[in-house]
Amino acid sequence: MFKIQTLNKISPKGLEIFPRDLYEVASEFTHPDAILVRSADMNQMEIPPSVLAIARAGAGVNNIPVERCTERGIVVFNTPGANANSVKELVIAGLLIASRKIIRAVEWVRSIADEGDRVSELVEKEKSRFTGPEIKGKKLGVIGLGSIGVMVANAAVALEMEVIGYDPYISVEAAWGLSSKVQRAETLEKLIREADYITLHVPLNDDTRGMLNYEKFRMMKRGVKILNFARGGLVNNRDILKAIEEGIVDRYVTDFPEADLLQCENVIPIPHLGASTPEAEENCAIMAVQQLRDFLERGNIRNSVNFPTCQLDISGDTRILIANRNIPDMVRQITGVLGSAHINISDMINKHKGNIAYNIIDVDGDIPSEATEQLSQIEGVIMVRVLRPKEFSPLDR
Ligand SMILES: NC(=O)C1=CN([C@@H]2O[C@H](COP(=O)(O)OP(=O)(O)OC[C@H]3O[C@@H](n4cnc5c(N)ncnc54)[C@H](O)[C@@H]3O)[C@@H](O)[C@H]2O)C=CC1
Ligand SMILES: O=C(O)CCC(=O)C(=O)O
Repeated sequence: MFKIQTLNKISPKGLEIFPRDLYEVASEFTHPDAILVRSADMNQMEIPPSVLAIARAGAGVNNIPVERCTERGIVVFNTPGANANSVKELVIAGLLIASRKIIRAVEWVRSIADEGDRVSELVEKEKSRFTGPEIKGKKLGVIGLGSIGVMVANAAVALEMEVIGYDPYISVEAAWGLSSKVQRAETLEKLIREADYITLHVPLNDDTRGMLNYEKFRMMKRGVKILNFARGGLVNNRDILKAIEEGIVDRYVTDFPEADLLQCENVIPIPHLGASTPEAEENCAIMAVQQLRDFLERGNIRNSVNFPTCQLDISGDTRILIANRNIPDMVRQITGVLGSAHINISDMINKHKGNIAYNIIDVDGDIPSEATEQLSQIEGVIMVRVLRPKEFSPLDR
């Protein structure tokens, strides 16, 4: 039985894909084989030695100590694109609430509930206090053109905004999906100087942390509105509060509220709702569970953030999975151990990503435990696992 530990509530539509005769799923296990997580912060967590994989039902992996996992041969998965539409829709709402003072207006109307027959009269008298501009014809700057950024950019084009995008690492697939009406910013500074609205859709990492700081706010148009549905750490809170005070930033809509932002009226805090739709929760859970099953039962890897994509149709009786440092002479040493043990390789694949390499080796017959031990002893080998895939169910079950 595989033991799957869940650190957050995961949609039952995903969990029901685990066959009950092969998997136990619970929030507490001493020796889990894999962990399923949404936003729970695992950075300070002691990850048990039994863990083979961590699946993030979502996009951002800054809550997972990815480097530490790689060193231990733990495969970390995410679910690219599975919640992108959900975030896109909330960003569109963010654009509108940043413009039209909708939230303040609603709060004000609630505050006059005791005015009885005067409510309609007061509404007409006071509504001009809540006038706000249309978004049509304004310029939206989209920083990061991945799954979410492309959808946001295209939706804004459909709403007749001018759109400028910045992503020096844009993938070919994302570029194909982007409306030809989206202008390309060669530099972040160009986007920042021109945009009336700026929306962030990049991962949080050492390169992007604090990417919107006072130096950048000083370059922006007066009255710019900032939307952050990516991660709190991308914006320097102290600097944006200063920029609001100085009238540079008119509104900051953030899905990542922190205490220091909450006293400021021009900050619109949302409690991390970007991916909180039943559709996104199901999509992410289903994708995460399918990827985990394919890995645990077959050793195949897709959508990993730290391991290469590596998949092989089953051809032998036994499947050996090996993660090793991406250094010379590893394949010779690995196949040498199997050759010395008179084990015939029926098929194999070796792929690498950065410093890590991953091998799927199908062999005829069984592999003696001494040979497995010898494989583990090769310098540079990080993880060895042996599977008998025919014992498992078809993955579409
Ligand atoms: N509010 C919420 O609930 C959610 C938030 N997110 C956040 O949004 C982020 C983006 O999500 P996806 O679009 O699905 O990811 P993605 O991986 O498809 O796109 C990220 C894009 O950012 C680009 N990028 C990376 N570094 C950059 C830089 N320095 N400057 C400009 N572009 C850069 C990449 O080239 C890529 O195209 C996630 O990492 C996550 O932090 C994602 C889903 C839900
Ligand atoms: O699971 C969630 O609600 C958060 C989603 C998210 O932030 C992400 O996918 O990066």
